[in-house]
Amino acid sequence: MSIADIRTDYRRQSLSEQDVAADPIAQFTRWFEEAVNAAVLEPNAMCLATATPDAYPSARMVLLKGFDARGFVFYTDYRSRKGQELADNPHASLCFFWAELERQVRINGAVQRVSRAESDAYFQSRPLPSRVGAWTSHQSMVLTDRSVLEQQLAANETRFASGQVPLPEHWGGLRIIPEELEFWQGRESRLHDRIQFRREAGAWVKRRLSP
Ligand SMILES: Cc1cc2nc3c(=O)[nH]c(=O)nc-3n(C[C@H](O)[C@H](O)[C@H](O)COP(=O)(O)O)c2cc1C
Repeated sequence: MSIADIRTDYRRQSLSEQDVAADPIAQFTRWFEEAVNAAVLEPNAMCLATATPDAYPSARMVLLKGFDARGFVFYTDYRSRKGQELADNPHASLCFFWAELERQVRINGAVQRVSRAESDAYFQSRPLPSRVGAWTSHQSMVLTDRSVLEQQLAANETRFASGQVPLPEHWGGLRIIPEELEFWQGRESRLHDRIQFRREAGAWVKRRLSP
């Protein structure tokens, strides 16, 4: 079969202006719960797009670890490529695809570091190997060989044998403060439903976009 012949017709549901909540965070909460209940694989996996100040983009998957009216939080190594790009150009785009529900959510906004207290609370909730891993990997740096990583891991396992692992200076959360959110529901004949929220003069304005 040719790639060009792979296509799915979306017919499960629809999304009207009346269906969506007045507040996009309430709407995201509703859809996220539905994704969890539908046993979507890694429902909190999202594609994060960043860009350099001269607009060269890059994208990768990260895991959503919390959201509320303030925004959408993920954790990473601040020294990584994404961390550097967000330090230099603090704007990002997130994209979720929940295939089982034929839904996509896009979120754009400015990015801020979360507080150290918030990062520490999350870091300390992680399993020990993940906490040790955050000290072991200098994310996005070139490695000459995997054995270098394994040697650093062995050294850190000894160093943190007590199980007490402090939050590394270089590691923590980033929050995307939404300015624009779009809820996409696949429909038949590619005539999908798209409801977009934009923050305008401090209020959320809702509108339908053409598929
Ligand atoms: C499903 C999935 C979830 C991931 N979650 C994270 C995450 O929460 N934080 C993170 O730093 N990297 C995560 N990664 C790894 C990133 O995709 C990426 O490889 C890494 O962060 C380095 O990206 P960068 O060089 O652009 O900074 C995840 C990868 C996958 C496939």
